[in-house]
Amino acid sequence: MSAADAPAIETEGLTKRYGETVAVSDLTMAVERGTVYGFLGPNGAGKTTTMRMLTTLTKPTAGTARVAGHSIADRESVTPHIGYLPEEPPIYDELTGREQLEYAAGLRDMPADTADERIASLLERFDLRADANKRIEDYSKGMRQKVGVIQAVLHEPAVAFLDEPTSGLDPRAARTMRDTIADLADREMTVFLSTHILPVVDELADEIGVLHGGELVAEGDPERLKSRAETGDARSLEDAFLEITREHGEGELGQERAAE
Ligand SMILES: Nc1ncnc2c1ncn2[C@@H]1O[C@H](COP(=O)(O)OP(=O)(O)OP(=O)(O)O)[C@@H](O)[C@H]1O
Repeated sequence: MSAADAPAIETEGLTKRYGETVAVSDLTMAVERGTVYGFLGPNGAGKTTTMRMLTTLTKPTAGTARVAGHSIADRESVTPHIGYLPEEPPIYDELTGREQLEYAAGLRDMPADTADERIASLLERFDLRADANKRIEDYSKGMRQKVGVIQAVLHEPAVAFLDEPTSGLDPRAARTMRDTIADLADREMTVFLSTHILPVVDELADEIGVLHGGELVAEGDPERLKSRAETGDARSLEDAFLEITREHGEGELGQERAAE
């Protein structure tokens, strides 16, 4: 299969251990191009660790993955095709918002006129134009988040990894963020979206994966996850999430008890 036809993300047996802790365990999954993948899981489930492996920031202990058709072992091949919004966006307080975005565009080797156009349009979209020439140290949390989001998608990456993209955003900005994610997917980009805000996932995700204790314990489209296997009744995504993670929590407890 050529890189152009490959899934946006494919992992096989991806595993990360920190000493005794297995943060991600034998993760095998595929994400189709041009889709929004909602990556859910309780605190400590291994979501950030997975995203850090897929964005080449940390090396797996075992297993392999390809992102946009390129092996994550080959950092230089992968990074031009991805954007990442981590929990703490990498931005410099001493720069203005515009300078930060110009710097990010420079790192991506974007031609200056394309970069200027994209920066202007995203600043406008996120209602940040009037503050673009202020230093980031004077920004609110939400304004910093907007800069982080813009720099993650500025170069129109094939795959955008977004960790809690609506964090700190007011309702209008959160709406803009959701519209932006939908736009990216409409334009054949892939969004790997991790958030605890389940209605956002319910609205946007084509496919959802639930991680628990480092393992992928459920996967499917939102309707599938919401319908009860036994009765076929619909429930909210929150109910489904709580049930899935409770079942697996109980399973682990059961195994521990069995080992006693
Ligand atoms: N650098 C590290 N060193 C040691 N343990 C780590 C490290 N990073 C993560 N872990 C452990 O790996 C597990 C998974 O953590 P991770 O941050 O990936 O979870 P998460 O799903 O992103 O959680 P949250 O929703 O709270 O952000 C946790 O048990 C965590 O303590």
